[in-house]
Amino acid sequence: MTVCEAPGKVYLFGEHAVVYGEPAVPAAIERRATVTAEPRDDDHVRVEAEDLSLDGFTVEYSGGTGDRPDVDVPTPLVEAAMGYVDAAVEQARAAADAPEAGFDITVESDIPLGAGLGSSAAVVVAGIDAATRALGEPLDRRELADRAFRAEYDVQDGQASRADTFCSAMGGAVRVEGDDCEPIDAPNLPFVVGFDGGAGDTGELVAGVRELRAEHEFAADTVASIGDLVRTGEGLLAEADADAEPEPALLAELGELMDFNHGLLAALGVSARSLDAMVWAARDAGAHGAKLTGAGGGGCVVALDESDASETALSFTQGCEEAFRAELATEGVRVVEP
Ligand SMILES: Nc1ncnc2c1ncn2[C@@H]1O[C@H](COP(=O)(O)OP(=O)(O)OP(=O)(O)O)[C@@H](O)[C@H]1O
Ligand SMILES: C[C@@](O)(CCO)CC(=O)[O-]
Ligand SMILES: [Mg+2]
Repeated sequence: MTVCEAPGKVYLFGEHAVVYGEPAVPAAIERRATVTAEPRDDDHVRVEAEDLSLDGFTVEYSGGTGDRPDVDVPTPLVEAAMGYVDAAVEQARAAADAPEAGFDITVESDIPLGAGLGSSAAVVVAGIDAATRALGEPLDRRELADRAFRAEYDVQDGQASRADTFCSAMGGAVRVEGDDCEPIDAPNLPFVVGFDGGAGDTGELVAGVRELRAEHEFAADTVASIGDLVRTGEGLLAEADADAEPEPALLAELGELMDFNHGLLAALGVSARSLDAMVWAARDAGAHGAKLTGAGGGGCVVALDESDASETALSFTQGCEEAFRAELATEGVRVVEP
């Protein structure tokens, strides 16, 4: 039995625009998905995913095309739920050159689903790592990140960047621009997350931005402006002392860019009333800045605040179900049991 766990992430800035080749800076946070993989004697895959919104279910299937789990749930729901685990198993089989490998897989996660904290990337990264290790064919981190990207890319119909999966595999803060992925040195930023209890549909939201961008030059300019502010932000991070506590001036400047980034994302139609309310609650409480994180539509906001004020204000904000401090996960995917 092999157990691996991988972190979720918040976007300091750059989501959505990263899909069109602009740079983005996500940072891994200490909320993890844990995947257990046990090879089987046959080619079946049995998945136990208690945290899925379908009230938790256990299914067994042999994988491959056309085959679906024998459960009393509509097929699109099952596909939506199983897509990422399925894709991770396919990538692990391909990487280990074991197309018929079967597994018993268990997924546990403390990352809310579909809420912008990269639960899909964490499940895929931990899943491929656990399954390839279980087959005796461990991958190095970069190859794992690449395989995980391909899994997300397939499930999201070709609309995925490398950002979430690379960040989850490597940990810390990273910079992603197209195929160019690098860890970056960043000070330990005081992230506070507000979660509205809901979720957004990543595929649908990405498709919406794609359409707007194709239709209107000003929408394309908005995406390009996000790229500009990310370049400004990464310049600030590059000048900062990564080993010291972040200077108040740095937090103020990063916060201003986060506020701007939220405004541009809202212009692109991916915010929501609940996300805007949480962003304003954090700002009113004195956060340096606040924005939605991830695909949007519902889910989480991230604020920058070294005091407790934003977390407290968020926890009293109508529509905010949970507020918590998100510690930077300096370590990416890791083995819990080899
Ligand atoms: N605990 C889990 N068990 C099984 N599958 C999971 C689990 N957590 C996430 N997933 C898979 O990931 C999907 C959610 O991924 P999606 O990309 O929509 O949101 P996200 O990754 O949480 O947010 P974002 O991509 O905006 O950061 C779920 O529908 C499910 O397929
Ligand atoms: C919206 C998006 O930019 C981030 C989702 O966490 C999609 C992607 O990068 O694949
Ligand atoms: Mg995702």
